[in-house]
Amino acid sequence: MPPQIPLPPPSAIADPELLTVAEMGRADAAAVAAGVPSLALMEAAGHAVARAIRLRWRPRRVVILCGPGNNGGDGFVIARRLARDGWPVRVALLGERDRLGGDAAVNAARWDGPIAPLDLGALDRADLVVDALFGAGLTRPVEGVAGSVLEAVAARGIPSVAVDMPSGVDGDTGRVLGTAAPAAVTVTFFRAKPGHLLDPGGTLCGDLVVSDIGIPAAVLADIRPMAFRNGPALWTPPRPRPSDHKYTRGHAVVFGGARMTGAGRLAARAARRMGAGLLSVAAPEAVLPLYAQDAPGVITRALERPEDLDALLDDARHNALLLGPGSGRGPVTAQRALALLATGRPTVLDADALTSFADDPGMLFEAIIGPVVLTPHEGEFRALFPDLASEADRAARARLAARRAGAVVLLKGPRTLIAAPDGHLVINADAPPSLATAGSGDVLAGAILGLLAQGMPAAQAAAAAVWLHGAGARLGPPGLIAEDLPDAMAEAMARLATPASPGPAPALS
Ligand SMILES: NC(=O)C1=CN([C@@H]2O[C@H](COP(=O)(O)OP(=O)(O)OC[C@H]3O[C@@H](n4cnc5c(N)ncnc54)[C@H](O)[C@@H]3O)[C@@H](O)[C@H]2O)[C@@H](O)CC1
Ligand SMILES: [K+]
Repeated sequence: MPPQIPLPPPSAIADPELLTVAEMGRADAAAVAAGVPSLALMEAAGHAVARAIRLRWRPRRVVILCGPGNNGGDGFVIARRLARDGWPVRVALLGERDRLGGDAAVNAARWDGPIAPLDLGALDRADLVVDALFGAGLTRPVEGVAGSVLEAVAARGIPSVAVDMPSGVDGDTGRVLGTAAPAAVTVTFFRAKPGHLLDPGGTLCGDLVVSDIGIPAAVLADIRPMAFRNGPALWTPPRPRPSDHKYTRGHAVVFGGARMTGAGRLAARAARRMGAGLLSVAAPEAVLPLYAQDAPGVITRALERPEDLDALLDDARHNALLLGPGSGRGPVTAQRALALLATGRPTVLDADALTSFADDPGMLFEAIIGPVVLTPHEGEFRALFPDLASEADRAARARLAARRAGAVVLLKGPRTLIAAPDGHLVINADAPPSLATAGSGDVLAGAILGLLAQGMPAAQAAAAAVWLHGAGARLGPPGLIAEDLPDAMAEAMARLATPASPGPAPALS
């Protein structure tokens, strides 16, 4: 594998906290209360955007679209700073200049160029647009002239730099209210917001830059954010200690099916590569040789009669359990899942182990008493939580599901969400599309299993496995297939093995 690829990617080492729009307002207010003038915050915000622009482009004709609030106020700072650096700058304002208030009015007064009314003509001869129409104050759909101008920016393909958020994107949900123009770069302040990562907002943001504007990190202690961007700051991968032996590193069990044995084999390999000390595959006797093929370190256990299952589960050394990949859908799998859950031991339920409860999801949720990770993709999610499927806010959907199930819900997709029953949410935004390959979900389930066996709390194990899955995919060979992933994920994990994590992990249970 090419050693020159650095890990983690820059996005993942950024501050992990994600602030809702309301929390960001509290952070601003706390900074001001601590003595940072709000005008200084706005100046720093405008400076950060101007700097991001200068880093990417040589001077060119730029039009700053200013809105009626403080997002527009940032726009006036950007205009002043770029003009001072010799850029040809024009400003177009939505609404009346004399209706601007507070810091925005101060910065409009400091802008000594003309201010045109916002209309389509403002885009003529523009090589670059700064979208400073609406940020945190977006309260309703963008329509009218603002909507037409943003649509024209998109249609004409004029590169856009979004201030705080592409105007029209809801900072909490990533949903578009009315219309929004895709940005080449979005510069936000202090901490990213969920809407920067959740689609469609995440895609509309383009490159995301998070700038320090002088808000002290200490304000977070009172705010206690509940959402995080996935990355190694949230969890520490288990590392073998000198005193370890295989029994102290956990004994994971994959419950495999009679058909589709490849799914269980991939999961087993991933669990072992993540460091589980022992791994047993329990499956019908006839297919055990398939599970042992090319895996002499795997322990096989015949699972034919109910007593076989009892014997396995009675042995408390089997400390983490996985059911679902290749297990087949139906009452046998459902009954087996209930037996696993009754142990209260860390358990991953994936694929068929989820859809086997489609007729009675409540039976599954009632049985959950220990740390459990459910790993549905959207279709499996619909089967378990049909009433939540209509909830358009994907993060809210995952959180409601986790609360109802009393389990960590890992909602798979291009941006995978990990929601804990206590409301914590982790958004994974770094996974490459090469993961869209058969068996990749089986590897993920096995990786979570392997981390649980080593004692990681459920939400952390889920988040770490998802992140390593993406990091492994980036390290893997061209034409990535699921078989490549367990080894590549172990490589990614090894590259994280620095002496200490960046600090205490936020309270992820
Ligand atoms: N101290 C702070 O609060 C800081 C705020 N900053 C900037 O301030 C922004 C937030 O400022 P505001 O709270 O003033 O909010 P915005 O500037 O985002 O928007 C508020 C204004 O837009 C109007 N509006 C909202 N949605 C509309 C729609 N769809 N169509 C037409 N008008 C609409 C509102 O009536 C209000 O007049 C942040 O996004 C950031 O850019 C930065 O200057 C950094 C410091
Ligand atoms: K904006």
